Amino acid sequence: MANFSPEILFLSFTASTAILYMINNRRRSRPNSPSLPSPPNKLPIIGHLHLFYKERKPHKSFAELAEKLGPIFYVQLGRVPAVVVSSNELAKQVLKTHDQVFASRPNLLSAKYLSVGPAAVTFSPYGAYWRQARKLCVTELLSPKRVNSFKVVLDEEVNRDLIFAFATDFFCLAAFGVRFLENEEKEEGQKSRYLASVFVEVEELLTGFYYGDFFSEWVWPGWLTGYTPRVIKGTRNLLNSVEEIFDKTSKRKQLLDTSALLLHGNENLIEVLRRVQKRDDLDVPITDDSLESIVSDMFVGGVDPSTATLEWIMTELARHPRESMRLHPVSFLIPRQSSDKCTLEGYEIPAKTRILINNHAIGRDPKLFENPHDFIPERFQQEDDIKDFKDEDFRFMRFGGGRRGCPGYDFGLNAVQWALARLLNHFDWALPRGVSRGDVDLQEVYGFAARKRVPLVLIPTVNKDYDFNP
Ligand code: HEM
Repeated sequence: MANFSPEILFLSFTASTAILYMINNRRRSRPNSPSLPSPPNKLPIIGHLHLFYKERKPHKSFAELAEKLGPIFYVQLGRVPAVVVSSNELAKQVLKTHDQVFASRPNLLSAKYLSVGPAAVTFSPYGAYWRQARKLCVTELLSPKRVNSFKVVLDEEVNRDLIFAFATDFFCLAAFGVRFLENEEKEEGQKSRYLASVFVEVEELLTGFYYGDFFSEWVWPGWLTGYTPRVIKGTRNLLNSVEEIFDKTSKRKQLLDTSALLLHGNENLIEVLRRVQKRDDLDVPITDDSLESIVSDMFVGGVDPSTATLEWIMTELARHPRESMRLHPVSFLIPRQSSDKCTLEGYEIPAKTRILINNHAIGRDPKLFENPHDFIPERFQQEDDIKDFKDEDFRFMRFGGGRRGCPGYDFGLNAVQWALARLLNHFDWALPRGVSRGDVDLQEVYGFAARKRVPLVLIPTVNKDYDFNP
């Protein structure tokens, strides 16, 4: 018998019982706009899910649909009404003109489990709690002053050949003042491999493209398809790693002789949060649980996209010089949710509609980028706003945009640039014997931070001209 996944069985089950539910289907969630384009073949209960689910590359399926339906269309994803926008003008309307209305995130089951207490920043609904947590990130944790102090740490981190281990270690040292993978050589990379697998799992679960998330008001689909147990296990593994960081940082004070602490003697991220927690002018108190949630948010939000970006850059370098962040944005579909009704391009979008900005399609739009797949670095020489990361036209949204745009872009860019400089300076890189440039796989796994489907394998040789002990 063919080997059907629980999700496919669930799809068949829901489709075959659809007629019963059709009677109850009051189309209450469809935007009240009769002319909003929408693909045909909408089924009861699952809506358009069957069009996107098999391939699990919604950004590509949506890009194909946009060619037929135009830059704004409606899809019903299970119980979730969603509007996909695929042009920079519409992205600007969502992220700038109506930024406040679209400032919430979809309510994901995975995000609920990921947060120890209230959701931290990334998945928090727009409101007083998010405002305070975000302000904390911007002013205390990721301020330019702090980012500059990380450069000292970055100078220390050399001679590591695993991209993930390198970036994770750097991030933990910079943010928490401790090395997460300090015994990595002794343990032969076991821990970084384990952590990478935890991240890959959590990333996948946070995409919002699983059954549990399309029927979140019903508990049983999540359990029936195995999604909820997967979320619980994945987030438990992640939170165990976060606990480990807490343990290590509490011992940090006893490690006063480590060079990291001497060089980076100021407060680490957890110490900053503990200090702020005691302030009496906070709009919303920071409980121990919310503090832990913010730390895990910074851990996932920081390590994940930085390592994914680094791996894509190394991949494109291994093939031949190419652009990376435009062609491989970590967020293919920037997710938002409307808190009120609003009009986009003449169409009325009701409150509680999921908005997906197709960053993948916009970054490859030939109307915005001539020969979008070609490596033409000169294109950026003429484009001051893109070069300066202002991107007033919303064409190049590698850090998202608007009030929910990435608060860690400075940190992230610095981390990636410095890590890349070291990796390229200290080592010469080659493809494994028998593998040619054209063989390097470019497929991605759709995730919270889109990673390569097949991990990159390169052979480093120490650059003899580099003086490790100047
Ligand atoms: C190269 C590295 C990075 C990339 C490409 C990246 C990309 C992104 C993107 C695309 C978003 C969604 C923005 C939106 O919805 O408009 C985001 C959000 C976020 N990022 Fe980053 N990021 C990076 C590094 C970091 C770092 C280092 C941190 C923190 C240490 C961080 C923390 C966050 C947080 C907290 C959010 C959620 C903001 C909110 O919802 O208010 N990111 N990032």
